[in-house]
Amino acid sequence: MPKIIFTGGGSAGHVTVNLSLIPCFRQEGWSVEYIGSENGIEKELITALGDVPYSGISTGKLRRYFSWQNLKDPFRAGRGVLQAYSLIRRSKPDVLFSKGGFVSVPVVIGAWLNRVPVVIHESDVTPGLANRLAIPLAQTVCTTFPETNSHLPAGKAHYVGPLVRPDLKEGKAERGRSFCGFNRVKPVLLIMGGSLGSHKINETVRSCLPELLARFQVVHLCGKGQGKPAPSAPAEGYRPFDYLKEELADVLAMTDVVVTRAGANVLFEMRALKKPMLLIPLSKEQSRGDQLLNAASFRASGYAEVLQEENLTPEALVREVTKLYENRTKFKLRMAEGDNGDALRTLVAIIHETAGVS
Ligand SMILES: CC(=O)N[C@H]1[C@@H](OP(=O)(O)OP(=O)(O)OC[C@H]2O[C@@H](n3ccc(=O)[nH]c3=O)[C@H](O)[C@@H]2O)O[C@H](CO)[C@@H](O)[C@@H]1O
Repeated sequence: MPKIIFTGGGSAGHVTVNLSLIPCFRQEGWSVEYIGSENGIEKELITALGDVPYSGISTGKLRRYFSWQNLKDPFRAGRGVLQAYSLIRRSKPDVLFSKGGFVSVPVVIGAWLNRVPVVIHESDVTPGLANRLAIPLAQTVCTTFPETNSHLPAGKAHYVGPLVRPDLKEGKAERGRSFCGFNRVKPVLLIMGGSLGSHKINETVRSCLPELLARFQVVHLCGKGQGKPAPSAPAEGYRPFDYLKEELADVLAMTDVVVTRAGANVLFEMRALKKPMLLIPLSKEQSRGDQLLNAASFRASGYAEVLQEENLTPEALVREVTKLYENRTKFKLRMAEGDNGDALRTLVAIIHETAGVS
């Protein structure tokens, strides 16, 4: 039986593609294992599948700011390499699939030391730091935006296009409404601060809630541990959550417009579902700037409007969301055009090819 190990984590964006691929390999009779961090979001998402053996390894974090923790991280990452090396040596997989995030670097090194071929997936316009470190050790790098290939070594890069979680297309608006207790009359606004949440977006939303609720029913995904209800009694037509799992598909089915960070997975999911988006990308100070590029690309294609975080005020949010709703048809028509294909089959074929398993 052929075997594949998946890795990737740190945020949901580094697990989503794996969650789509795992069932394909299981259906084809492959043995599937996962190596992630000891406590990251990937552990929760993968163990929830119930039937995928999960091994947690020690990881460092690629911080962009000073912290005393940074001094310990090389030791943690070194320990992670040794753990990944021995896990992979014992497991003898045919291929490693890496979705990036800080946990993936020791795992890719462990695979390379064991001479296991590596396929990397990059969701953003430019490769993240973890993937940049890992790419020299990989056979194949699969990309989501065509322009990414110019940042990668020729011969290794394959443009496969956006991969969208199949379960998101199965949602039912009626179920979403009964889950949230919403009516059919008022439009629905979904606000997502990225899989880990955004304090600034959450606070801005809370401070203009009455204005938003005058026009919309609002679902607010606040991020782990940040879903506290509005200060007074929960407002009618407002449903805050930390994070939604299987209910997200039904909530999206009833959603009219979306305010979101510009993480690559969410962008392509909203495009596939034709949801007009107002993007608030993470700024350069808070990240490596990948979301600014993702957002610019989507704005240029006519799929989204962008509100930069430095211009995010309660007034600007209400104004831009109202404008987005009024122009929703224009955005939906643009999203209905062009290549909206799903890369799942292409990606599976590339992994087979790299593994040498037909
Ligand atoms: C802070 C950070 O480093 N962000 C990066 C991270 O974003 P982040 O982890 O936020 O990832 P994305 O926005 O790409 O994907 C989030 C995933 O979580 C799902 N979801 C979200 C909320 C929820 O309640 N339920 C749920 O299921 C979404 O449907 C999506 O599939 O990875 C992306 C892909 O590499 C990058 O573009 C982002 O810059």
